[in-house]
Amino acid sequence: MNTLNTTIAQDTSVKADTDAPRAESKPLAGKVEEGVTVGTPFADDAKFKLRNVDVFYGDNRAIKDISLDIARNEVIAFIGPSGCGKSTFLRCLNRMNDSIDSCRVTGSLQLDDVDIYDPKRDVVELRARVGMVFQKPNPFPKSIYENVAYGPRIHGLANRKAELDEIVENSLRKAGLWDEVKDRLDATATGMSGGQQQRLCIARAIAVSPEVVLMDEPCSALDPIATAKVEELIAELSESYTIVIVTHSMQQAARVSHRTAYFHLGNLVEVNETSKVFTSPDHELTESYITGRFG
Ligand SMILES: Nc1ncnc2c1ncn2[C@@H]1O[C@H](COP(=O)(O)OP(=O)(O)OP(=O)(O)O)[C@@H](O)[C@H]1O
Repeated sequence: MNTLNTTIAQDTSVKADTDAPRAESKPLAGKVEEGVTVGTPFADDAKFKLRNVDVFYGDNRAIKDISLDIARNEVIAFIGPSGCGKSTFLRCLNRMNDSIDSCRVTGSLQLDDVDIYDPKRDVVELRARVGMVFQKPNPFPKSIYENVAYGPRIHGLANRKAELDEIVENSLRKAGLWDEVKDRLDATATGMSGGQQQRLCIARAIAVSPEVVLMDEPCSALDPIATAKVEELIAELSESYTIVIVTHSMQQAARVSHRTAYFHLGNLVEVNETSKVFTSPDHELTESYITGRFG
């Protein structure tokens, strides 16, 4: 999606050429101040409006006064060193943290201007609108068909078998899997390859017609070919869905996202157009991370 010409570290353990010239010579922000994010954290057409969000696990403050908009139909990547809070923040978007007893979320989190954390909110409905794909493919130990049909069935999206069949086929097609599995829909999903399982999990997420898909390191368990297929899929899905992806791969963030958000020790340090983050970031810490000086 983005053609980049800076030196991005090949992976976070490999040091890159940090002497590469910067595209701009403007001084970089250097300090990290809680609640202060450089770049463009806000958007005109916000799907999510997140303001002054803190997340605690017991006494540990894992997210520190973060404010961010996520625009409709954008792909935004969350990057940053291990433990900086990417997954914690992602999981706030569909209340996946609710199941962790010690976890407490404060601040204002809105989806289409409605409070995500309103105690009266139906969390099952929220998670149908804001689907999730996890790091490790986690298909149910059932058939390929049943994996995709389960959600639409429990949400009452199909009245007849023919309607359900259509949803299953369309979801598998959108996930780029139909041709590979159409002749073995009754086969057990756990017998598929890892990459196929992950695309099945994506088909399962989109079968309930979500508006947003959250992806937490969706390719970390996949080989490069399966990763390329999932990345192609993200580009296709971005035409219809808002996608938030946590990734440790800067190349992946550069390939698939429109904006990139850089997290550091629970702070949201910088958000910018992805091409800018990887060519001329506004913050020193972002630059250090993308050039592989730490991470
Ligand atoms: N279930 C949990 N219980 C207690 N603390 C947690 C829990 N999950 C995360 N944390 C803590 O919250 C902080 C942020 O963790 P989180 O997993 O969100 O970071 P991350 O940036 O996604 O890391 P990684 O890239 O390693 O997955 C860390 O200090 C972590 O130890």
